[in-house]
Amino acid sequence: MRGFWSTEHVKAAEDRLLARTPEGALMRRASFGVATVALELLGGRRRVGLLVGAGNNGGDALWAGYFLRRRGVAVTAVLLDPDRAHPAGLAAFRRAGGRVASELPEVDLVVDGVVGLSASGPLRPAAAAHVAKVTAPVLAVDLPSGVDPDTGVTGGPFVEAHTTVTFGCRKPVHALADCGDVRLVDIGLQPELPGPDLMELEDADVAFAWPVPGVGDDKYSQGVTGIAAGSATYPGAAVLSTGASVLATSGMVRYAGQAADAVRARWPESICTGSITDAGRVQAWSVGPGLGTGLSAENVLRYVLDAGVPVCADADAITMFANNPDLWDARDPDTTVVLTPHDREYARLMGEEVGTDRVAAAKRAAERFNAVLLLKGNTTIVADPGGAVAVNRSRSAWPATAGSGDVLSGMIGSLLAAGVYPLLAAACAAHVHALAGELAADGAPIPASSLMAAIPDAIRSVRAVTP
Ligand SMILES: NC(=O)C1=CN([C@@H]2O[C@H](COP(=O)(O)OP(=O)(O)OC[C@H]3O[C@@H](n4cnc5c(N)ncnc54)[C@H](OP(=O)(O)O)[C@@H]3O)[C@@H](O)[C@H]2O)[C@@H](O)CC1
Ligand SMILES: [K+]
Repeated sequence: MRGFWSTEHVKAAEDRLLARTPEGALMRRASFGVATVALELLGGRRRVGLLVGAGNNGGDALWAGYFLRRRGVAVTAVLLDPDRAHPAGLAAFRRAGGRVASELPEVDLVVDGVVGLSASGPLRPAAAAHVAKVTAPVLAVDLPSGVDPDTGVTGGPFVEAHTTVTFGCRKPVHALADCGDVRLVDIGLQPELPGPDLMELEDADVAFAWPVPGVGDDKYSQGVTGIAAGSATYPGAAVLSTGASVLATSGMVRYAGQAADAVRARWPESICTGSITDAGRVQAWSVGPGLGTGLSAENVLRYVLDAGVPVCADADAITMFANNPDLWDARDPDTTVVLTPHDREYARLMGEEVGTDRVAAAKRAAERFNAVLLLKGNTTIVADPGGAVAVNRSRSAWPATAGSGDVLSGMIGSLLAAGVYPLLAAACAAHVHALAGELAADGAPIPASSLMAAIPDAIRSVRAVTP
């Protein structure tokens, strides 16, 4: 699992670490890391430019320039605020033969030390003017300047980084925005940090959490998933959701709804009925895709919310909650619910737009509904009501296609039925969904049914990393 820490927590941890470290030692350690990566990117070329801001981020850049000079690299610095440039860094840089200029000359690599953790807003005009002229690859110090460290939001000009070198720990920007290749330099910060503000599952975490049958298991012991999706108008949603559920775990899948014939024809291993009340016992329900929002759909939703098992509610189920808050209020508060809106569904549900801070939006909704909230997007955010947040970055944009969400909700239902902790169920499903999308697409458009069909390959791929 990768952790990401907010600037508030990083700054507090850095203060504690600074108090027990010789002055300047942390910055030199950090900037030595920047210089090491710079040399690697230069690959024998020898011209570097520094964009140096008024704070310690600029200090890091100047010290990196100092180390690069000692390795014979020609380094030119542009000081954006000459009177406030880091004094010790600037002195060391000059001593080592670094040049200060008002414009960057032609270089092989630019080090972005404009602003780091104390950033606010987009690049200011003077910095933006220099950045606009850059043609060489950029190595960002700590984070690409102009991008918000906590939200990854860009509200104007910002640096597009080829690579980012960060220190001590990753920050939310590294999960929420494109920072290029992110490299982490250890400065001894970990012991000072609390638990992470965001987490990102890696293949090994997903493999560890994914249900694997034991020799004593049978179709019931692994969890029976109920799918309440699709309608006479939208049978495809039922076929996709059921299929994803069938492929995600080896527990049994029951389908209940108007698309029973279509589902039975495609998935003979599922148990299909036309009515929710005949479905039989399940350990979790996945409800919503293609269900419609009329009276019979509302009754289905009421039924699953009353079943005393975890529920993944998607698509039309979310719209029904938005249209008719009584439905939600009637829910047994002990029923675990995973809500999986995209931005428009979120707006309907919450009565407000997602806005730029997607993590904060997901947390607000999780808290308001006392539910796990999975906010779909290029980066999927999963928040639980306790404040834990997992992010999952998409691996390719091809899977953003019709039916893709139906597949996701079927998988989440399966994992809930298998007893996986709800936040983890949503985050693991998002991880495997993204991977399946990438495997299926392989550089070309794909229908959601191909994504669904790639679920076993994606599970095999994450499990391949476990010893
Ligand atoms: N603490 C430690 O242990 C370690 C810290 N380290 C390093 O310190 C960095 C944090 O440094 P920091 O706090 O000094 O501020 P920093 O981010 O350089 O900002 C400087 C000035 O930029 C300005 N500015 C703001 N927004 C702007 C914008 N959009 N566009 C342009 N300018 C903008 C703003 O100026 P002002 O508003 O004051 O005019 C602000 O004062 C951290 O990221 C890491 O690199 C490492 O060495 C490891 C050890
Ligand atoms: K920077």
